Amino acid sequence: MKPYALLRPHIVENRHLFLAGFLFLLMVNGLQLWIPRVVKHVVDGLSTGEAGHGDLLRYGLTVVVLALFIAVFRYGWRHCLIGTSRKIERGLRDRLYAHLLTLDAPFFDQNRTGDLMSRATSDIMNVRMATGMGIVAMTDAILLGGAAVGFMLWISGPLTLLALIPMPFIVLTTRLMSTRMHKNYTAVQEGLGDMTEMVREAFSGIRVVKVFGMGPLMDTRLRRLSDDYLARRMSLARTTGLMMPAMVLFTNLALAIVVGAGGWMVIEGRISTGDFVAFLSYLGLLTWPMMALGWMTNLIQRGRASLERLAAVMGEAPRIRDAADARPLLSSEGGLVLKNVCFGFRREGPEVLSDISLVIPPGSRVGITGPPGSGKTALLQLMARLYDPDSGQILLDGRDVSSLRLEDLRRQILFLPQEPWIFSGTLRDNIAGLGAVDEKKLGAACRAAQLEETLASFPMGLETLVGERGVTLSGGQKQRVALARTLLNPAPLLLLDDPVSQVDTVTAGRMLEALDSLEGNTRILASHRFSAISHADLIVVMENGRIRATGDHQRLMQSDDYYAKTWRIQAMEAALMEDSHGDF
Ligand SMILES: Nc1ncnc2c1ncn2[C@@H]1O[C@H](COP(=O)(O)OP(=O)(O)OP(=O)(O)O)[C@@H](O)[C@H]1O
Repeated sequence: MKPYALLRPHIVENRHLFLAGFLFLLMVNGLQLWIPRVVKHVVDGLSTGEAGHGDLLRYGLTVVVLALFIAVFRYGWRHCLIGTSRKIERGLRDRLYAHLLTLDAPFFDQNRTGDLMSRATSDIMNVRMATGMGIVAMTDAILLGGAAVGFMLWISGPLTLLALIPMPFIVLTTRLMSTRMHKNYTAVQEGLGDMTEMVREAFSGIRVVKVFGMGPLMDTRLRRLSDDYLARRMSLARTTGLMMPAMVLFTNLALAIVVGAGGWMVIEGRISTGDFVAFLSYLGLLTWPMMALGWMTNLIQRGRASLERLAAVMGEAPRIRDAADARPLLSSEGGLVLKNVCFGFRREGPEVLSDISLVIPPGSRVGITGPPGSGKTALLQLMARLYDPDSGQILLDGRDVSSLRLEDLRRQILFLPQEPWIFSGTLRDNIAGLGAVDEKKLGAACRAAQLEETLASFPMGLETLVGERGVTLSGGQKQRVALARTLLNPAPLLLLDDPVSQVDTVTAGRMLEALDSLEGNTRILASHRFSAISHADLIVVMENGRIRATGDHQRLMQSDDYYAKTWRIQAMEAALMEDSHGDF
């Protein structure tokens, strides 16, 4: 996407406000330039003795009226132009967020959340600054600055040339200082981010910190980050502290030149006293446009670079998307076939799944097991079409999943990830979503997910607020909340990634029974716990991204060493656990 194309709809949408703001700004500039002309007449009138009391009152009233209009129009341009830039900011943020939500798992694998956050915050802020204050600074630099110089030239060419000598220094200093200020400010923001992240990490892992006595280490780390943050803040303060004195120095230098040379010209009779005073007023008006000239180039450059970065993200298209001739899928029986599927997370990276072929009849119960890293999750993610295979085919009810409408496919397949995702809100919202829900069904789902006791132990029951990522819940409670969510909205094809890894064997048994009670769907469950998969119609044993063996429990006990050995170890562990429970 072209960077300016990204901005165009927002400019077009807010064009009236933008134009009104621009007109107000022009009027403020015009009126500001008028005041020195009034002052000139007063001073000339007074020096020649032509001005009477009535004239003074008239001139005074003119200045008051001009000042009033300037105040009103200044409010007008701020409201319209800065308001437009804020609207552009909001529009861009909404579009970016909506676009990011359309992107797929491969995109998020390759882009760090921190980078995306900085697109959504500092890049959008830079665009806002460029389209708001950048436009104001540009208009003032060109029009107000140009007109002020024009009036000065009208009074005296040579005096103007002399007065302009320090001006390039103002432009240059503002340019250098604003670049440095921006760098300092970014460093301050990063320092604050590092510090916040460190504190967040320490608090969210407070149990580990306490158990391993890591308090002093965390303290030292925070102290180091805090010192670093202070140093960055001081550096910013030094730069901003230098800016104003430098400006005052250069403007006073220009004033000294004009007082000397201009005063001499008045004595020589080359300009009138009124012209001299008006010239000084124009010189005063010129300081801001000169600063704006230096600032504007920075704002515009930064805004353009940020706009390019935003356009790059907005130009990203999801790789997992509907084919041009995608077909609808109104319902599914949940039968799945995988034909020679190969897959790697990265194109140049290692192959994670190799030559996987499987036939999963509709309504069957399938268990997937294998050592850690053998590819169980990757396989489920391909079945859910979170990724596409590099080669081979995945068919749902005989139709290639890549030929089906993604939105329809998502309704037919439910993937329950290993780490249940819990958002901050109530338990009800987490289980039932934010829409209306049938209370009976909700209660039944919570009962089946073995959540009843847990809910009864919370004074607010389903209305209990859970913290960010469900920090106030135990691992097992989170898994049961996720299961209740699944039971409330079952789909014809259920893909469950180790849904009972964090609960005891008895609770796991009940949770699996609840899943078994769901009729008419195909259930594929990956787990290290053999008791969770041993009753499956088909068990798939994975190893290094390949299918090592398939069959039911009886067959695998006879035919596969890994399966038989692991089963015996787990059965022994379970027996030992039962014995030790008996002792207590
Ligand atoms: N997003 C990713 N990007 C790159 N590599 C990945 C990604 N996710 C997993 N992998 C790699 O893919 C391989 C298979 O991982 P996968 O999560 O499928 O294993 P698993 O059998 O489910 O393991 P576990 O039992 O520990 O959950 C591993 O080598 C892992 O490091």
